[in-house]
Amino acid sequence: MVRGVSRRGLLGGGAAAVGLAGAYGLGRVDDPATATAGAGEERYPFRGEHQAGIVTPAQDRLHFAAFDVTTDSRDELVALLQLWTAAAERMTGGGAAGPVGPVEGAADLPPDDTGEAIGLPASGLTLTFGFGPGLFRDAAGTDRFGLADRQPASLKDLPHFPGDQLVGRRTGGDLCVQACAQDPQVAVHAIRNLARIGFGTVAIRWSQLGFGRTSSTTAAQDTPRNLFGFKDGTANVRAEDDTALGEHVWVGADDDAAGSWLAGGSYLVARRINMTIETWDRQTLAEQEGIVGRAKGTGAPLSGGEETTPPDFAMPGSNDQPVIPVDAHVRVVHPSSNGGAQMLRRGYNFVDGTNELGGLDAGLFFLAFVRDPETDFVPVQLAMARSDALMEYLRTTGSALFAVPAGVGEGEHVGQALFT
Ligand SMILES: C=CC1=C(C)c2cc3[nH]c(cc4nc(cc5[nH]c(cc1n2)c(C)c5CCC(=O)O)C(CCC(=O)O)=C4C)c(C)c3C=C
Ligand SMILES: [Fe+2]
Repeated sequence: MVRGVSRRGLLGGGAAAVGLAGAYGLGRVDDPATATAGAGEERYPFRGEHQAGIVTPAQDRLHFAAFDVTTDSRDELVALLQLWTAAAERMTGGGAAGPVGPVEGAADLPPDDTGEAIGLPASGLTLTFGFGPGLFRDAAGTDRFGLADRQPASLKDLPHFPGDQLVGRRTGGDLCVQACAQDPQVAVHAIRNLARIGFGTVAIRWSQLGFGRTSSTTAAQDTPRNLFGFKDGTANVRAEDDTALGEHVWVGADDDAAGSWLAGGSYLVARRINMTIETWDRQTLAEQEGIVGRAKGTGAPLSGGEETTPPDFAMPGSNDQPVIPVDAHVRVVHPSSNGGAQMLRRGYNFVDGTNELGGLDAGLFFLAFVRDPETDFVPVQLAMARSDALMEYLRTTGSALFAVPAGVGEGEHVGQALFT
């Protein structure tokens, strides 16, 4: 099933996959074995208890966009969310952005789809929407949309962390859309068309392309590698772990009185982290492994075993030092070092050409979903800043926080609970 002239009307062909949505009890198909009907044919239902793109098996490509809302009209904002919902449902189903299509409309009108995805299948596209702090109060403190009394306490700009070298044009945003797909053209097409639909109501503030997912979100997925060459995502919160998801990813109904509309949703932390690849590449294998705390080849902890063996932080090494160094990344960020904090990481590698010194402008676009950034992200980031050997090779150049509302029910639009 592909987008374009002949594909509409064929969308029912994926019903078998969609019909298995009950597998996780969440009205979605998150199991690649059931969702995949052929190369590029995998589709994830747009509607469900939670938004797709969180516990969905991490796709290989990303286009993430943060938007500024340029209108002061609440009605226009809601109308945009309605249009985005319809377009997102169509595109994630393998269809065009608009009801007419890229080439089916009148020749004297602009098409309601830009056309670069004609012939391409759904490619596992998910579109995940979030609301930034600026939607509730803008930089001047103005309540543009009558939402200020519904702002959750934790939805505020992240603190400035040591090591942050934030670039304004890569930071913040009133709205975000995370587009993930197996085909970069499909992800880019989705963001481009949502931006086109929003012309006059929103403007893209910044966006980020990513490749080579740096996390696994289900047990069935292999662990991919980051640009330092290490397996990344081994000890992630996974789709199968309902207990961890309930404790550390999904916002509870009683978490925040003002933010009760966010129940069943999550917070999305986005950090664009530049990695000084060239310096890293000059470190010995032993130094690199000591900095991470895991073996580069297998991903096993330096205390031994296999990739999924829990690290033994007490195991002695040489020179009265533990075998996993005290400043190793996996020790510093481990839940046992941070009061039990956990997060669902869903980041991507990026290379945005070269910097002014001729080095790669490259790194990890870190994305993490948490129930509360104050307890599950900020303490871990502060611990890294304090004592993580990895920090010497990192420079954070972009940062944002969004509230990601729960899934969209039948007949609803994205984030409807916030506006009712
Ligand atoms: C504040 C949270 C984190 C940031 C920022 C972060 C950046 C970052 N991480 C790597 C490489 C690896 N991270 C690994 C594990 C890991 N990282 C975090 C948190 C942050 N990382 C957590 C919570 C964990 C899991 C710890 C555990 O429970 O054991 C690993 C090991 C493999 C794995 O478990 O995923 C690697 C490798 C880079 C390169 C990076 C910034 C660019
Ligand atoms: Fe990490």
